[in-house]
Amino acid sequence: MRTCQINPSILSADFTNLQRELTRIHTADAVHVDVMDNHFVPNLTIGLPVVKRLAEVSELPLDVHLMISDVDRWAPGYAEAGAASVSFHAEASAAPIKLARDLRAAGSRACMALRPATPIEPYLDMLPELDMVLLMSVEPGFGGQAFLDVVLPKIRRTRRAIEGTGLPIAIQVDGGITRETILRAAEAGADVFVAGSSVYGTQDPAEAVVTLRNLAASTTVSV
Ligand SMILES: O=C(CO)[C@H](O)[C@H](O)COP(=O)(O)O
Ligand SMILES: [Fe+2]
Repeated sequence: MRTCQINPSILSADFTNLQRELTRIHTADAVHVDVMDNHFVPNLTIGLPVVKRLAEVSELPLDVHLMISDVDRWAPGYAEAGAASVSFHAEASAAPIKLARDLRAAGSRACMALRPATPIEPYLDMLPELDMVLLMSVEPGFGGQAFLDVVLPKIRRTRRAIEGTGLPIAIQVDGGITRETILRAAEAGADVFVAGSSVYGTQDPAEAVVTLRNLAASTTVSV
């Protein structure tokens, strides 16, 4: 069995009681926190003050996904706030290599995110600066969208490139992950899965996490 991780997104949780919502996903590997600025994406969620408090009260590591403009300026603050990993969008960064180094220096894992239509190839040389690559499988901005199968070849190309480096760089897939789509994403080489609606939209989110992780772990990667 492969080792796979499930990071539920609190975008689909009850925002009036996030501390309680964290306890409902106690089986998860980390909690995925979507930060949106109504500029990089057409939606607005939470920012640094809320993430700081989440880091203080959460027993799960924080996996912060920044969907914000001017990310070179703001991202290191999330690492300093205690996020275990911070994902910045390549499309929003003027200096992604420097930003990845800044995030590691601030104590978090460095992760670069790509919109569905953004190719990985221009960024292959900087893979050694990264701990994880986040490949969006929906247009960023909203939960509850359908998984875009068009990203599967990009997941495979990224997995092949990572294998070429010999480094333990993870591939995270975010958007539209369900019991069906997680199999395709896992077979293509992803090993960290964000799931919002398919976890929090169920009666037992902790059980949904276990089911998704077992499904992903049962696959064999075919790149
Ligand atoms: O980054 C995101 C949206 O921009 C979310 O993490 C993602 O959409 C998760 O929600 P769902 O599993 O419902 O698709
Ligand atoms: Fe996300």
